[in-house]
Amino acid sequence: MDEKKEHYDHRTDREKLLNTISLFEGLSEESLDLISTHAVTRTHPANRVILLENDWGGSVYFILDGWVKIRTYNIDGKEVTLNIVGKGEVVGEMAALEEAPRSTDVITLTPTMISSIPAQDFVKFLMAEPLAGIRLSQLMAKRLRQLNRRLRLREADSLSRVADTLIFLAEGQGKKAQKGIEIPNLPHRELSSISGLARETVTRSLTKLEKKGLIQRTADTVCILDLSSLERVIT
Ligand SMILES: Nc1ncnc2c1ncn2[C@@H]1O[C@@H]2COP(=O)(O)O[C@H]2[C@H]1O
Repeated sequence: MDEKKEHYDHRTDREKLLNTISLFEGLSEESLDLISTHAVTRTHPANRVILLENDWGGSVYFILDGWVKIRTYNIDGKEVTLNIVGKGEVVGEMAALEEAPRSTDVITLTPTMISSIPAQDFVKFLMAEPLAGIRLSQLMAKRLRQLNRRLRLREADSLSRVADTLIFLAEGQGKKAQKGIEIPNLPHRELSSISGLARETVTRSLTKLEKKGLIQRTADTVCILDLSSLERVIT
């Protein structure tokens, strides 16, 4: 995607929404019409704040392409990356469902194409489509499972924690593939923030994982060669 490009597409591509966002798979034409007529698509450059913690949010967002980070700050004002999510994911659903302010910041890490719809239309859509409600619950359950896993791994060795970070980046793509999963080669400071390890430790662990033949790096991507072997690294 063009880094400098940022625009509104007003007419959201219904097919793109349907093919990318698993929440919408197999739903009625009526519901898809509701979503696509209310959706606005926008392409953002990297490092753009999409949602701001504590703001009152009026929309729900669907990531059609690219990656965003979910960020908050700890008590000392230090940035904490809670998660990194990509294509196919939904953000901004928490404020819509709870009728509460945004729980975290959401910032683009790469050029990112995002569709948004007003929160009230999203809630209407969920009331009409129980299947979409179940899928959204599954997405939120996955996020809770990831956080539980990270809590469990808080005291684990650095290799386990870096492996876990790569695994949930793969999960953040919404794909279920086992082999050859490509995730972006994010700056090591982002991986350091999300894994809670020093940047040098992240760099050393990635080199070890590559030497073990579990990942392969290029300038832009990290390819997870075999997800189950990477899972076995976690002790
Ligand atoms: N741990 C997490 N993993 C993935 N996404 C999250 C996480 N915490 C918050 N979010 C998303 O970030 C959004 C911030 O705005 P909301 O609270 O409306 O909705 C939130 C979720 O969509």
